[in-house]
Amino acid sequence: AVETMIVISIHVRRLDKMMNGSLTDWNLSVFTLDKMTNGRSLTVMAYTIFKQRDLTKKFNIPHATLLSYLALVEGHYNPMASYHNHIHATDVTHAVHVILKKAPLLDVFTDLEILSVIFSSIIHDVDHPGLTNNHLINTNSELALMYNDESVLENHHLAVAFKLMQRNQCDIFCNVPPKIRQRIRKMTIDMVLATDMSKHMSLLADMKTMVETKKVSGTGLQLSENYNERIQVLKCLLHCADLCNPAKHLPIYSQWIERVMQEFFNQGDIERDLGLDISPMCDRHTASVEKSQVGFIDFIVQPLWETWAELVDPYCNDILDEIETNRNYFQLLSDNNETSP
Ligand SMILES: COc1ccc(-c2ccn(C[C@@H](O)CN3CCOCC3)n2)cc1OC1CCCC1
Ligand SMILES: [Zn+2]
Repeated sequence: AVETMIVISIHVRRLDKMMNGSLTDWNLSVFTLDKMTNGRSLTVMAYTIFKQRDLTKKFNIPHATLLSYLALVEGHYNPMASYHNHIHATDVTHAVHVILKKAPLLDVFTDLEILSVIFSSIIHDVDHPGLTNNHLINTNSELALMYNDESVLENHHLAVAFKLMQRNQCDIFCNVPPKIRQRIRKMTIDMVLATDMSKHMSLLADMKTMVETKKVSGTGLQLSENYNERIQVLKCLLHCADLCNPAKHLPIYSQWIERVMQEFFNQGDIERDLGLDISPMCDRHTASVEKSQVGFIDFIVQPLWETWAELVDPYCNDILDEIETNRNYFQLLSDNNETSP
């Protein structure tokens, strides 16, 4: 463990120097970062963000404890999951960090809220099996049994993340007063549970309601002290970051598509072998990758980011433009696939 920490701190220093400017670059390639850091991109990204935001000092987090916990969590992401592995966690953590730096959000959230949403992004998919909640429920899996079919994966990620914190020298909140610890835990649970896609439509509806009331005030984002209002925006922030692939340059977005389709097709192969109905978009013999992405953007990703832009960040037109550009690219591909035999 000691040599891991030494190696990681070398990467961190290198990354910090090299990336300092571009760590806030939306289109940073986490794939390149992961190669550069020998598969330790999550530990290096997370540690660098904690340092840059002074979170270790603000919450009195011992550096060795932070490095041990981050390396432990990274090691508990499933390397066999082609999409939901530690690189996806690096990507979402990086996206949360960059979104939080946007002008309308500066000075909106407290240090505690910033710590909680960055911590949530680091752990939000830990030990993901590369299968969907529906699949786990339909196959009577241990996880579905454990969590009574309700937000099965999301509950599992949270339980694993907090369990790992009990390991020796891994309690990153060891110097945080109990009431504050409890608040971090509550916010983290609320945010990670809200990444469950089955909650997407109600999350979006609540966001639209906030947009209506906010329009009344007509200023930038003014959040009250009310916990439910504040956590609502943080839930949406993490959910946007979780669904940010179509908002990236095509070469990066395409790699995520390849990975998610590999994971979906693997699930479809299992379902076919079990004689179960094959989940939507999971049949490698019939799926249309391009058409599925157009649908994903039109029905999920674009409405979510458009609402985010209305509520929080009128300046995120560059993100909305990227989503539209990518959508039109895949629409074109899917039209061509139809015309040419
Ligand atoms: C680049 O393409 C995709 C990128 C991401 C996703 C996608 C789906 C659900 N999510 C979010 C969950 O992973 C939420 N997780 C669950 C486990 O618990 C934690 C929170 N993400 C789907 C993508 O494409 C699909 C295949 C064709 C159209 C749709
Ligand atoms: Zn995720």
